[in-house]
This record gives sequence, C-alpha cells and structure tokens, in this order.
Amino acid sequence: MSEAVTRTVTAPPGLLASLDPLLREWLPRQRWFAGKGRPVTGFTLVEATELLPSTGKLGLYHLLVRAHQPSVPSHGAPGHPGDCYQLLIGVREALPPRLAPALIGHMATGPLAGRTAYDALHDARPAELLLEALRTQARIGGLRFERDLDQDIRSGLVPRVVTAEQSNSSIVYGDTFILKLLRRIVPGVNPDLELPLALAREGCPRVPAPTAWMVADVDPAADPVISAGPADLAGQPYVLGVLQPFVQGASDGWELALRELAKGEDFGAEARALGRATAEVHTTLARALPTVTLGHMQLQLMVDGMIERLEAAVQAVPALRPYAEGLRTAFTALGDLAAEGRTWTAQRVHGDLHLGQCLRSPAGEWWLIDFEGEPARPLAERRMPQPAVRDVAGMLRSFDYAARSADPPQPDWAETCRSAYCSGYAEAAGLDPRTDPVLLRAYETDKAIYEVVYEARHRPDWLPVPLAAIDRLASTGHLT
Ligand SMILES: Nc1ncnc2c1ncn2[C@@H]1O[C@H](COP(=O)(O)OP(=O)(O)O)[C@@H](O)[C@H]1O
Ligand SMILES: O=P(O)(O)O[C@H]1O[C@H](CO)[C@@H](O[C@H]2O[C@H](CO)[C@@H](O)[C@H](O)[C@H]2O)[C@H](O)[C@H]1O
Repeated sequence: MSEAVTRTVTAPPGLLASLDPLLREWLPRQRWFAGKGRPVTGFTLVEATELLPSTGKLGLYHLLVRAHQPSVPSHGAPGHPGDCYQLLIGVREALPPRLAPALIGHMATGPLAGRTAYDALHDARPAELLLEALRTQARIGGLRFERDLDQDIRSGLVPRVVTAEQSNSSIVYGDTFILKLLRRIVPGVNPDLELPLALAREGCPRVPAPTAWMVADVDPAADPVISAGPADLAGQPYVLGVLQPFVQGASDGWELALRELAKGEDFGAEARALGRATAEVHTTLARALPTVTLGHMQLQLMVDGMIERLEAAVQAVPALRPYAEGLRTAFTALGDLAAEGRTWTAQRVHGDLHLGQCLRSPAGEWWLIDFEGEPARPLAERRMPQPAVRDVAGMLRSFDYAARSADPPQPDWAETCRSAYCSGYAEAAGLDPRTDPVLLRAYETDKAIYEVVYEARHRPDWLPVPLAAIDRLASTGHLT
C-alpha cells in the first residue's frame, strides 16, 4: 500500500445540471443502457469525482448517476430511484475529429458552459490514467483502485477501446490487459469479480485471474437505493471495473462457430473441449464456494420464478402468447419432480454462459469470461447457488443460435455440437447433463424466453432466432 496515491476531490457543483439535458438524449442511445425504449426524465448524482481538473485542456469526471424513468414499471414504484450508471465524462474546448463518435454534447449552462462533454473511455489519456491508478493502488475521492500484487502491471501500455457490442465497456492495454468497466452499477458483491477471484485462488486455468479492480465507496445518504433499502447494503462498495490478462490472439466461440458453419465444417471437437472447460469451472466453483441441496420448497420457488418470468415475457413480447401454455409445462414438470421428493445440488454458476463468453487461444485452450450473470436480474438472485445444468442449458441454446444464424439453418450441426458438448462435460464432471432431461428442458426454456425478451429489447432483427426455439420447445419439449 506504500505506493497508494490518495486525493480527495469532488466534481464541481452544478456539473450534473449542465450535463442533464445532454445525458437524457445520449444515455438511451448507448448499447449498454438497460432501460431501452423509455425516456429518461432526470438524474440523481450518487458519486462524482474529479480525475482531472477542468482548468486544463482536458477535464475528467467520474460519475455514478441514477437515471429516472418513471415509465419503467419498477421505476414507477413510489420512491424507486432508477438504475445507476457509471460514466467517465471528458470535457474539452472542442473535440478532435478522432473523438467525434464519443460526443455527448455541448454544455450550454453551469460551471463548464461552452465546453464539450464526451465519453472519455474513447480517449487515450483518461484510459491511461485508469491503468496508472490501478497500478499504483490510488484512492481518488470515493474511488478505490486495488490490485493483486503477485501480478505485474507494466506502466505505459497503449490503450484502445473495444468497439464490439457489449453490455459494458472495455479497454485493451497493449494486448496485455483488458479493463472491463461495468456500466450499470449495483451495490454489493459483484460476481464478475467474486467468481474469477475464487477460481484464481483455486488455480483454475480456464478463467483469466483478476489483476486489479476498481470500486467506489459511496456515502449511503447519497444513494436513495441504500438510504431506503436493506441495511446490509450500506457500506458495501460498488464494483466498477475489473482488469484481467488479455488472452492474445483469441477468437470467441461465437465467431469460431459461425466460421466453421460457413465452411460447412464440424465443430464437434471444439464443443467437446468446451464441455470439458465448463465442467472444470463448475467443479472448481463447487470446491471454492458453498453448495446447497435444493429440496421441494426451494425448487418450487425456482419454478415459480420461471413461471413469473414467462408471464412477464408474454406481456413484454406478445409474439410469445401462443406458446405460453406449452412453455409452462416445462416448468410444471420440474415442480412435479420436486413434489415427488427429488432433490438437486446447487452451486455458484456462470449464469449467462454462451459461445460469446468463451475464448479460444491460438494454442487451442478455452477460457470462460464474463461471470456477471444475466445483467437484468437482481444481484442477490445472480449470486444464489443454482444447479450447474443452468450453464449447460445456456451453451446448448448457443449452439442452436449459431446454427439458426446460418443460411440455410443447420439443425444437424447444432445437434452434433450439443451432444459433443454434453459428452465433454460428462468426461470432466463425471455426470452427463442429459441424465436430467426435465431440469435441462426447464432451463433451456427459461433461457429461450430470456433471449426473446433480450432480442426484442436490444436486437429486434434477431427475434426469429429464439422464437424458432420457443416454437419447438413449446410443442415438443425438445429443442431439435
Ligand atoms: N481476458 C480477455 N482476453 C481477450 N479478450 C477478452 C477478454 N475478456 C473479454 N474479452 C473480449 O471482450 C468482449 C467483452 O467482454 P465481456 O466480459 O463479455 O463484456 P460484457 O459484459 O460487456 O459483454 C468479449 O466478447 C471478448 O471478445
Ligand atoms: O454477452 P452479454 O453478457 O452481453 O450477454 C447478452 O448478450 C448476448 C448477445 O450479445 C446474448 O446472447 C444471445 O446471443 C448470442 C449470439 O450473439 C448467442 O450465442 C447466445 O446463445 C444468446 O443467448 C445474451 O443472452 C445476453 O445476456
């Protein structure tokens, strides 16, 4: 800790007021904005830290803001303060052309009137500043930068922002590290840091070990979610970002699968290796963190949750309505098994496993990333032990997604992958997920419903992909 740099700084009063009209327009256009399709009517400032003073050529502010959206059902509830977003706001006299895509807008009023605000993640200097803060374990205002001292962080690595479609935002440093900055921030232990740290402690080679991380200590009185919420949240840090080694030259499983499909090539061997990698991660998580036995009551709660999500999805996406009854049987069948006395082991899982979360290094090793879980679900739910089959179902859905995205669709390709994946999983875990078909079907159905809602919200052109699966799952109970 001797190297730690501590500075106490807050952003100028009135900054949020000047940004308010710009952010109302800019925020909803961002890929990572969770409240799509509904206007933002204002903001609450949860945290503001000046990283570079605006007196210089470049001002830099770290903000946590809650976006008010009264038309979002939960946000309409009395006192609901809206989702909290992490913003890194750069302020310049004028934007150089290379930063034009990062423009937020020109501030007309307030302490920085006449200046231009932009998303500073796209700019090298702010990105360098974050890495340096992590390297030196800085404390700046309410921001705390922590690191694993056993891993070396070289200074001066050149940053570049990742332009891929993401739920968060990432910066790659010299092909050595990748910093993921979470966008929607939830107070409490974040599985995207918690699980990779636990896996690293156990020496699991399938997951990049966190090198450094960034958290905010927020004044409970500044965040309406804490001041009005459960007492155990007060004092919990807000996890803002995680730095981890960059797997150089890696392709993600989704790209690879599409490439093989386009060439008409078999993906069975890779699917099998992926099954083994998933099982290795599951086995390690079960060793590192508590497991529980789910009895009738817990299972019934889980089934109720699935049915509630189905009902909410039918409301949100009317195209689901004709399938609702068929889909429901997947969940009631699971409830029936539980009522007969079946029990299941539950453990910590990835929670949103799909081909895009798997990276293959040029040496052919598979890595799993992004342990955040499904971002839209409450943190407490994402951190609950669950049957490991949940992740298996996510991957099985992903093979179907890839096969459906091919022109023409390739159902046999998906079937080969699905089977190879389960065999690989069984080899490493000693348990074949296909021996539990009712649970697997319930989870595949739950995931396909989630995907329908996700696509309707984020990528409406993709909606036919999960809807095709819904059609089969509702009528036959099988995906293929
Ligand atoms: N350790 C890593 N090495 C190489 N690339 C990575 C690594 N972690 C993430 N990526 C790349 O960044 C993308 C986004 O990362 P991810 O954790 O999935 O973020 P998000 O939650 O925003 O989707 C991944 O699809 C992958 O291409
Ligand atoms: O990677 P994220 O954590 O952002 O996950 C979200 O976005 C995914 C899409 O980018 C989405 O995954 C769905 O589409 C994939 C193809 O693009 C497919 O491989 C997955 O099987 C399918 O679920 C994911 O559901 C969502 O949470």
